[in-house]
Amino acid sequence: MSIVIGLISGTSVDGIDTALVEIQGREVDLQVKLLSGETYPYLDSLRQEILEVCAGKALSMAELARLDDAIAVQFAQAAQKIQVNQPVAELIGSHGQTVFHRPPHNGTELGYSLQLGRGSLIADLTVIDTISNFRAADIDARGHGAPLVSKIDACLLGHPTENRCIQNIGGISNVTYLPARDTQKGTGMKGWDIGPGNTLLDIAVQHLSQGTKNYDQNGDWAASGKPCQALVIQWLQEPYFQISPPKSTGRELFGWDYFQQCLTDAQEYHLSDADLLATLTELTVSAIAHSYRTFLPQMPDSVFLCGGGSHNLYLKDRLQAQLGKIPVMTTNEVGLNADYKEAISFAVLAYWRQLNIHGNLPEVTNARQPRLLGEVHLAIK
Ligand SMILES: Nc1ncnc2c1ncn2[C@@H]1O[C@H](COP(=O)(O)OP(=O)(O)OP(=O)(O)O)[C@@H](O)[C@H]1O
Ligand SMILES: CC(=O)N[C@H]1[C@@H]2OC[C@@H](O2)[C@@H](O)[C@@H]1O[C@H](C)C(=O)O
Repeated sequence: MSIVIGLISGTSVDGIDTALVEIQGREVDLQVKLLSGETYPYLDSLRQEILEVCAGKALSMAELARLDDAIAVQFAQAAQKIQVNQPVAELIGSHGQTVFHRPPHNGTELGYSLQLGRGSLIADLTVIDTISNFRAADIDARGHGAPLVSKIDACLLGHPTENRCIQNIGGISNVTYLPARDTQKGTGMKGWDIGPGNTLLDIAVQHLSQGTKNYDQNGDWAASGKPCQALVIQWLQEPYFQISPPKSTGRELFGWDYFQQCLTDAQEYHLSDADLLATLTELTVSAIAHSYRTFLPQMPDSVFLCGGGSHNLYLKDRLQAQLGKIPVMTTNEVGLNADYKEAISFAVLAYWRQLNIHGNLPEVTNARQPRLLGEVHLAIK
């Protein structure tokens, strides 16, 4: 049994999701118990700087190093805070902050994915061995380096007789498809990035509220509008939605420029702000439903949501409406905290690294081989 901290700030750049986890077992017998979970928001100035860099702002090498360390300091503080009045952790798994992601191209060009918040500084500040940079080894093996949570989903949430989709709605939405274990004998698993999640909705809310709101709480604003189906049909033509998995994406595609194009396309329909938000929410759920219908061997028996988007009640209702009789729940209902699942996953990936267990699933990332994920940074004790 190990006590491990998992840390991640995702593509929404809203804060550092932090999980203190008790872990035991290996793969099919893996067990995790969340002892404590918190999201520690970034300082506003740091968040702004990260968003600007994600949007393409140029930095000198010295500025890049300073930003890398500023993020690592916040991650280290998150790791320290989560241990207050809790058991002491022996290991940290830190995803860091993605600031750039370029998928591999045509099987020839290696992918490139950059996460800031260097593990060496987290180890030094916390005096806890830290594993970071998890995506690199999968990319070395010609994979996308994402999504990485799928193997943890398979170990923790697979079911003997039910085909399940584990649907994350983070900044970007991604799915793990888990065919029933008994009938599929462990084959047929899939996972990929579907497309826009909260990033697109958050950008829209910030724009429409003139910066007074960061997100659409519970989806209330969108719920007061009506989706424009003609625009949704037009937007679903986006080439990324037609590409067969394995595939990955990020803010580079579904970020600020994409939103500007949506605004331009919407002009001729004279939508209210609420209608525009409802339409972007409809695109988010339609991309999910379209992806299931197009790329899964069969529709799932049930869908379990996780990530911040699982709190968006309007989005959840619209997804339920699009999926008809397939029940849409959250992973809370099967014992895995929907808010901290990604942070828990990076704790597990660090734990697996120590046990020499491969962390990637080649059928999901398209890597040529399973790999040990993560760079080990030993603390000076
Ligand atoms: N009550 C709520 N109602 C609506 N949306 C919410 C609510 N709570 C959180 N969110 C949304 O969830 C987002 C954060 O989600 P999450 O933490 O899963 O993102 P992330 O960690 O960046 O994800 P990923 O790594 O998967 O891209 C917020 O930016 C917000 O848009
Ligand atoms: C490059 C990158 O940071 N990708 C994230 C992003 O956020 C959601 C989706 O896109 C997923 O592919 C991935 O994160 C999760 C934690 C993963 O690797 O499974």
